[in-house]
Amino acid sequence: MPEDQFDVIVLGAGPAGEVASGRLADAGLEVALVERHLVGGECSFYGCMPSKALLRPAQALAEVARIPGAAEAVTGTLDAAAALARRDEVIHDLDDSAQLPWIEERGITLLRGVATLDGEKAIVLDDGRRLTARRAIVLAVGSRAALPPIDGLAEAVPWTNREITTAKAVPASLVVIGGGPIGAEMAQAWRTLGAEVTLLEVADRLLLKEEPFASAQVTEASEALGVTVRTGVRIVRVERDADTGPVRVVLEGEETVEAAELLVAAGRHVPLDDLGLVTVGVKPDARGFVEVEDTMRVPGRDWLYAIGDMNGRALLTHMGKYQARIAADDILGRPTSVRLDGARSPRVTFTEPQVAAVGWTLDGALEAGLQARAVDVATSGNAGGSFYGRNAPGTARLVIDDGRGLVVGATITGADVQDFLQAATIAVVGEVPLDVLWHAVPAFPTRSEIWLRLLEKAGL
Ligand SMILES: Cc1cc2nc3c(=O)[nH]c(=O)nc-3n(C[C@H](O)[C@H](O)[C@H](O)COP(=O)(O)OP(=O)(O)OC[C@H]3O[C@@H](n4cnc5c(N)ncnc54)[C@H](O)[C@@H]3O)c2cc1C
Ligand SMILES: NC(=O)c1ccc[n+]([C@@H]2O[C@H](COP(=O)([O-])OP(=O)(O)OC[C@H]3O[C@@H](n4cnc5c(N)ncnc54)[C@H](O)[C@@H]3O)[C@@H](O)[C@H]2O)c1
Repeated sequence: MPEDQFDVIVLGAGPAGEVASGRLADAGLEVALVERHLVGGECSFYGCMPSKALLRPAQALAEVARIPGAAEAVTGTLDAAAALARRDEVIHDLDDSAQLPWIEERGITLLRGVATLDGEKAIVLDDGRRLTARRAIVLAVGSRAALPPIDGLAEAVPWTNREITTAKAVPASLVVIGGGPIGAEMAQAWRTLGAEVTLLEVADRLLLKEEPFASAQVTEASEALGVTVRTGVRIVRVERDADTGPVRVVLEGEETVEAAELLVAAGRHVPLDDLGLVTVGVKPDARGFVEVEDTMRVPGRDWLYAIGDMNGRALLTHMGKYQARIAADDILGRPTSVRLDGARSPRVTFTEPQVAAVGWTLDGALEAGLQARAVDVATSGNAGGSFYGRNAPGTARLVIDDGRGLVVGATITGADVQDFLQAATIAVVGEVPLDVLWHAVPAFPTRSEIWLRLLEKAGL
């Protein structure tokens, strides 16, 4: 079979692969993009987008219920069938054709198939075609749900993020393993759609990477919705008679939790076994990810990049897209490198209350040796809060590095707080001195006046 040659070959058309291809093609390079399943990746079809579509109806209803005058107009309950139909619209019924014009307009060659590395600057597709790259190969193959080593778990055919985000009907009951962002979001979403939900987390709190007050508020709100939250539990085995029968999760002490379906949301795994890394002498790191430098290059391979979930730095769509821009710029000879990354990346968990955070938590900053302190105010404790998120639980925290007079972290919990995050991200990434930040006056009566309260509390 003849070999095709391109300037750059990108493996995986999730958010990271798409952005890298687009930026390189916009700069005039000849780009091939290879995808084995759906263009748009996990985020568009089985991740961010459907999960937010499933969460939004109950949160919109809750907001209306907080507003006298509007609350009285709501006489019914959430319509699960309509919510699922809207979710289907958001994921285009698992059809990726809406994503294709964007690729075609840029002159990117889209190849459908499974790609494997085949030595330096080369790949093969599962139909036997071989492609070579003049400049670089960008790996962006994403991640899948990891199955923890629990007896009987695989045999019980659990749901992963793929089934939970695309389910066509509400199961009567659901047990969720894992209280990270996926478990916390999906437990609330499916509880509000009508399922009985039990959430099992091995650690002593949900959302372990966030401030402890955020974990406490999300736990309390989940319980108020009717989710049974169990933390500090050890699962010893899972039993199921047939693929479709009820599932029994057996905990230490032989206590059993039974449900119609089981969701595993216990972290991610990168499918590296069949990627041909061995043909270019690259080994996964101890956590099973592909290690990269701050330019996204694989160490020692100046033609090979790994971006998005697969490098394990920050498993978030916007961070994968950021890494894609960094990798593309490096290939284009405009080198730059990551500034804020890993656990300090901007992030929003879309639970009730939402948890929007960037930079260090207080404990993280202290562990890193910073001279840090925290100031907290109630998120709805200002005039703007009389109109939005009224009486909803929420806390806004700044973590301040007194050594440098800078904000090094922020966590804002509350109803609809997601768009507060960008101001905090600019303050943290831009290292805006506190006495300059004090001059960024929030308009009245917006909820952004939390910034005023926080800075006053910090002593400005
Ligand atoms: C339920 C859920 C909710 C989420 N919510 C959010 C959120 O609200 N915000 C957020 O920022 N992040 C969220 N995430 C995380 C987000 O989905 C991921 O960080 C993001 O999808 C990673 O993008 P990626 O391009 O690295 O990989 P993916 O999106 O996984 O895309 C990789 C692509 O590569 C393809 N591929 C794999 N192997 C090959 C091969 N050998 N050859 C060809 N193609 C291949 C795959 O088919 C896939 O399309 C969520 C994740 C889940 C599961
Ligand atoms: N809103 C968002 O931005 C969003 C939403 C969903 C997912 N994501 C991304 O997707 C990634 C994966 O999410 P996730 O929630 O699967 O992973 P995670 O690693 O963040 O959380 C997994 C949780 O499962 C627990 N766990 C592991 N094994 C267990 C066991 N045997 N029994 C009970 N609990 C167990 C862990 O202690 C942990 O709390 C995250 O890193 C996140 O970045 C982001």
